Amino acid sequence: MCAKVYSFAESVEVANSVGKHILKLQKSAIASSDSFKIALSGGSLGNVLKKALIDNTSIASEVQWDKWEVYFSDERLVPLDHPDSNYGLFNELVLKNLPSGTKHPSLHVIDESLLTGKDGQAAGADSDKDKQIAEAYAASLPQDAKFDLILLGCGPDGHTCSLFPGHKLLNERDQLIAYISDSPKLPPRRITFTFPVLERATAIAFVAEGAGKAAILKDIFGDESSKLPSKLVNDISGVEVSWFVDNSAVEGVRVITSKY
Ligand SMILES: O=C1O[C@H](COP(=O)(O)O)[C@@H](O)[C@H](O)[C@H]1O
Repeated sequence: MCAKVYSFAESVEVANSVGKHILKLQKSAIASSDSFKIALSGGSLGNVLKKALIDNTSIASEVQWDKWEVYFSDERLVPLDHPDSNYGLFNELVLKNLPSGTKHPSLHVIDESLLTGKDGQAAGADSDKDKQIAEAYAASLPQDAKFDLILLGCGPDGHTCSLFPGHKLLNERDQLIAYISDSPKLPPRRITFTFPVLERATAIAFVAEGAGKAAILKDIFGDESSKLPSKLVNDISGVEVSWFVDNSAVEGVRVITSKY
C-alpha cells in the first residue's frame, strides 16, 4: 500500500490542500483532454468543497468550471432537491454560491423520472427501477469510465462510495455502477461506483476529518489484511491514492504523514 497521507492541524488547511490538489489535476486533465472529469462524494466532503472552491478566493479564481464534467461516486435514490441527495448537497454548498455569471460545470445526475414512491423512496424497494437508474448512470460515464480525479469520503465503518464492509458489491466486476437496496447507512437505496471504475481513475483522494475517524483509520493503515472498502481502495495499484486528513483523524494511527 503506498497511499500518501497529508495531515493538518486545522480543517481549513485540509480544505485548502484538497483545493490545491484539485487544481493540480484540473491543469493536467485540461492540458491533455480539454476537460476535467471529476467524481464527488457526499457527506462531510460537501463542506470541504465549499471551503476550498468558494471560500478560498485564490483557489476559486483558478477553477475552470466550464471544463468540469461532474459525476457522483455514489448517489442516494431520492429526488435531487432532497436533503439526502449527494448532488443536492453539492448544489446547495457550492453551485448556488458560485459568483453570478460563472459558467456552471456539466453535471451528471441520476434520472429522477425513474424514482418511485413518496420522496422518491418506494415503500418496498423497486429493484427494477433502481437497476435502470444504475444502468442509465453507467451509460453516462466518461469514455472508458476513466476519471481524472475521484474524491471520496470514508465513513466511520470504513465504507466509501456506497460500498460497505462485507457487502457483496465489493466483489462486483461486471457492472460499473451498481444499485444497493440494503445500505446499512440511511437512506437504504442508492447507486454506487464499483471497483472497476475506481481502478481506472488517474487519481483518487480521500478526505477524512475528526477524532471519530481515528479508530477506523487505525484498521485501514495498520492492518495489512483488512478488507475494509477504504483499505481495498488504498491497495489499488496504478492509481495515485492520497488522503487529506486532520491531525485528530490520524491520532494514534501508524502512518507517515506529509504537508501538501
Ligand atoms: O453515505 C455516505 O457516506 C460517505 C462518508 O461520509 P462522511 O460524512 O463520513 O464523510 C460519503 O463519502 C458518501 O458519498 C455518502 O453517500
